[in-house]
Amino acid sequence: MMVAMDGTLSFVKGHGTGNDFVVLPDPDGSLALTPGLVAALCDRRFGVGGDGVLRVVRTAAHPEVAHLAGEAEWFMDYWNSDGSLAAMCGNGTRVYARYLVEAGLADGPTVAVLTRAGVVVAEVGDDVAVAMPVPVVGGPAKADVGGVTFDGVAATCGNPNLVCPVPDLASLDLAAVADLDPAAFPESANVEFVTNEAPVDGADLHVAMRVIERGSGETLSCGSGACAVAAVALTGALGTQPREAGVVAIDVPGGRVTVTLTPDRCVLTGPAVLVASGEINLSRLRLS
Ligand SMILES: N[C@@H](CCC[C@H](N)C(=O)O)C(=O)O
Repeated sequence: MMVAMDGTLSFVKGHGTGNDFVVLPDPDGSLALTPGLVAALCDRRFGVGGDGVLRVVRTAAHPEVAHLAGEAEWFMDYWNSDGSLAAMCGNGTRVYARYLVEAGLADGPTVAVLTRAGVVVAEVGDDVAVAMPVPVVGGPAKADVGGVTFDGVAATCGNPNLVCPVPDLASLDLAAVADLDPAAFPESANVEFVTNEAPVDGADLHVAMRVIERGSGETLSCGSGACAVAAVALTGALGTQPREAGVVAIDVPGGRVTVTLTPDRCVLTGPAVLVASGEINLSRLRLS
């Protein structure tokens, strides 16, 4: 039982390049998590604050995925900060794997994590690298952000993304929600804005990105979005030579991640850090 008799709930706070999460250890699936509770926990002024919630639950203990218990012991029950569910969170899987190892729930360094987009396998070391779904690059599409239209290329990485090459990131106003064509994105999408950058050692391409995440607004990093960006960048969409495979260094506002992409493998690597732990007094959260 993760809610103690005194009405407190244990949590850990972690981030991957500033994409931050409230981690809720709930191995036996006893916590009644709701969209309202998630939004209250993620509230940066009245709650703990985060871009999303990672509930750490045994696959066998979660009715949605119990039939997949043979595939991975642990299920990452991921929620965006607005209380919506998402299939994939790349930085979330890296933080989740770090948590499993630090909490002694997995031996490491290799950790399998079930997500709503399937099982991913993480390698937990100084950084955490995770083999993500291989992105699938789609066709052209547009996003409207605060009255400005951006042209981009659709790409899925367990979740939908629109990758928009832009001349400059600093001048973008990303406070607004991205308005997308529902015919192209029936479940909406994360929208990445990307520029080509000067070469760096160890990478075939170096780009920078900002992102408006579906369900969370602008965040400091998005791992699945970074994989989508890498896949689109390697097609030559940023004016570079197209490549079938490559290492892409991606600067995000919260640091740098690296995506190593071949036609059948996509590995996202970067820091994943647990910064705090404590008890939440549930009765003091601002539930709407
Ligand atoms: N920050 C995540 C993506 C989280 C889910 C996304 N907002 C969605 O709704 O698809 C990442 O690191 O991949």
